[in-house]
Amino acid sequence: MEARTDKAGKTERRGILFVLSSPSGAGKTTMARRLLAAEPQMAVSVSATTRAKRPGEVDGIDYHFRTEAQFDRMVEAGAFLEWAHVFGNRYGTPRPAVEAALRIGRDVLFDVDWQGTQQLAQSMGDDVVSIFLLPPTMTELERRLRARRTDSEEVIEGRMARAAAEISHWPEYDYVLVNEDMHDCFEHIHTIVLAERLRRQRRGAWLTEFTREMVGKQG
Ligand SMILES: Nc1nc2c(ncn2[C@@H]2O[C@H](COP(=O)(O)OP(=O)(O)O)[C@@H](O)[C@H]2O)c(=O)[nH]1
Ligand SMILES: Nc1ncnc2c1ncn2[C@@H]1O[C@H](COP(=O)(O)OP(=O)(O)O)[C@@H](O)[C@H]1O
Repeated sequence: MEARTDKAGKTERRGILFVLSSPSGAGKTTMARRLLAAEPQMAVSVSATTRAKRPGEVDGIDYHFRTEAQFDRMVEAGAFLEWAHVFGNRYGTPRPAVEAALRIGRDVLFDVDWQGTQQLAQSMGDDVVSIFLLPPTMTELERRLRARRTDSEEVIEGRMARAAAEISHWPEYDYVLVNEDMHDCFEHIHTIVLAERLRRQRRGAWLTEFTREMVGKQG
């Protein structure tokens, strides 16, 4: 994949790490799919997990499904950019794929929880842009979990029981959106992505050269 470059062929800016978090059922997966359709250059971080594969999930696409022992070895080898316990299982972001994408100026999308977001922000600083999605109401969150038809009653109750704790982390995020209307929410996410890419701080080296050359050619 080609890096985004300026006219001289230099990488215009570093890749950005866009993080989407929400309580389960608020619409993360839906928004991530739309964003990737609109921004095909964006890479996705495929996490490793010790949780069991659900029907329909594909190893290497939805997650890298690993045993506890395999996960332990990855932790020991420093193979994760971040990892955390979530709902009794472990989840981690493999380091090499993310570093390879960022090196060539490619943006990467992450679906990680609040713990992963904190760890990424600590290690990657201003290169991380975090977005938290809220449902319009708890009743609507439950309706969406049921409408998705992927979980048993017990699992839905578990997700609803954890939702309040997850929502309590909203102040830790750069952007907080209420996903009421799907189209509006996507437009807001896309606007954030486009604007963050244009921030002066991300394009400093290129702009310095560009303006220097422009002024140098004056007269
Ligand atoms: N910290 C961290 N959290 C992750 C990672 N991958 C997934 N998660 C989070 O783990 C939680 C459970 O994910 P999953 O088992 O797919 O269930 P669902 O997303 O609720 O349907 C979600 O909040 C994800 O955002 C990761 O690599 N690191
Ligand atoms: N704005 C919205 N209005 C109505 N339904 C939505 C909206 N956003 C997502 N959904 C639906 O809610 C369900 C849960 O969304 P999903 O993207 O799977 O959530 P998450 O990945 O956060 O668990 C899906 O059936 C999805 O189609």
